[in-house]
Amino acid sequence: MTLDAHIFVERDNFELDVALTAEPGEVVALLGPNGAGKTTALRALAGLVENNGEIWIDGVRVDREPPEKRRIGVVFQDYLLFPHLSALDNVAFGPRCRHVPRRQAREQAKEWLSRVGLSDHVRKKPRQLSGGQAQRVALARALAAEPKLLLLDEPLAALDARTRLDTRAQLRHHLSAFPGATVLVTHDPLDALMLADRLVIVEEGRIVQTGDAATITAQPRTDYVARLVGLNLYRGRAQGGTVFLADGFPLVTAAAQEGEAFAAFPPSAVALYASRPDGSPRNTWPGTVTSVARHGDALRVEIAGAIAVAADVTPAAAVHLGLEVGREVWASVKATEVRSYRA
Ligand SMILES: Nc1ncnc2c1ncn2[C@@H]1O[C@H](COP(=O)(O)OP(=O)(O)OP(=O)(O)O)[C@@H](O)[C@H]1O
Repeated sequence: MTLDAHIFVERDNFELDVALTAEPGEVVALLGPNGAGKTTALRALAGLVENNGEIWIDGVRVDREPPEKRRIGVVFQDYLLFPHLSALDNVAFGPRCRHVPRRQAREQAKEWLSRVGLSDHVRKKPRQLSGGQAQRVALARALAAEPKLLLLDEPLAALDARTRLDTRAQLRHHLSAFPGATVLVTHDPLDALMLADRLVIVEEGRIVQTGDAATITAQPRTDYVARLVGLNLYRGRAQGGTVFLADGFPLVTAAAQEGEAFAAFPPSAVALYASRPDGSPRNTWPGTVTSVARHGDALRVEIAGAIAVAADVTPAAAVHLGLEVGREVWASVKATEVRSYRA
């Protein structure tokens, strides 16, 4: 139940080139902006898109096999349930494909529907089910085929916020009981953080970062990831306790570093002043407010200047400073708030 794949897909204006692995029981989330190639990667694994790479499952090369022979379970947004079949027959379809006799397949389907909490709905047709229930039938159908690899494409995207919360928790439970490898695609960082053991960030057809949630949120390596986890991120050359950004701007950091490095700090670490602040803060620069937007209980202020930065301030502070687009301010960040790590 180990996946080892090189996915290489070429299109007119797009090239996807990623290496993906997943261990037995591991849940890997592909996360990335629109058009990054996440769905294409999943479809290539499933055999629905031509792949010029190689896909190995448990040491066996499967990319020359037709999709139904790959022992891959899929829950795709558009991979709908059969509308004319009951929930039971939809789920029994999986074992039937493996030539399990009809009666036994239906027994297994019943068991799977009970595991996903749908014992009372076995006779219903898909149109009689809610979105969350249909999603669970689709999951039961995929798992009932006893796949080695499970692929989920935006498994929660079609659900409303409340159903999404419940279904996410249930899905997490089912995934942890699944002995095979799982690859899921999502836009939603929360889904990725809650469901996956490891995140693979894809941008423009390439993997830009991979790791567990803690590592990625602590040390983002691209602007997309930094925005995702809500950090200001810069890249430069470190000399001791200072990271010199591309234009020479010196950012004084908490710890010493040498060579190419990232420097990161949260918007909440940025203080704003109407005029140049006196005294201690080591990193201080002037800038112009380019946007002010609500962000939870705070206001997120974007500032252009020697370095572009996002700052979170309280509504009271915003009023006090008269923050509005075009306003000149001074930003400052204590060195102790600036983390640096190797690029
Ligand atoms: N059937 C297709 N034919 C041609 N190009 C396609 C096709 N499907 C997707 N693309 C293009 O391939 C690229 C990757 O698309 P893909 O759907 O894999 O991205 P994604 O990361 O899943 O994006 P999203 O999050 O928006 O679903 C995009 O540039 C897209 O426009």
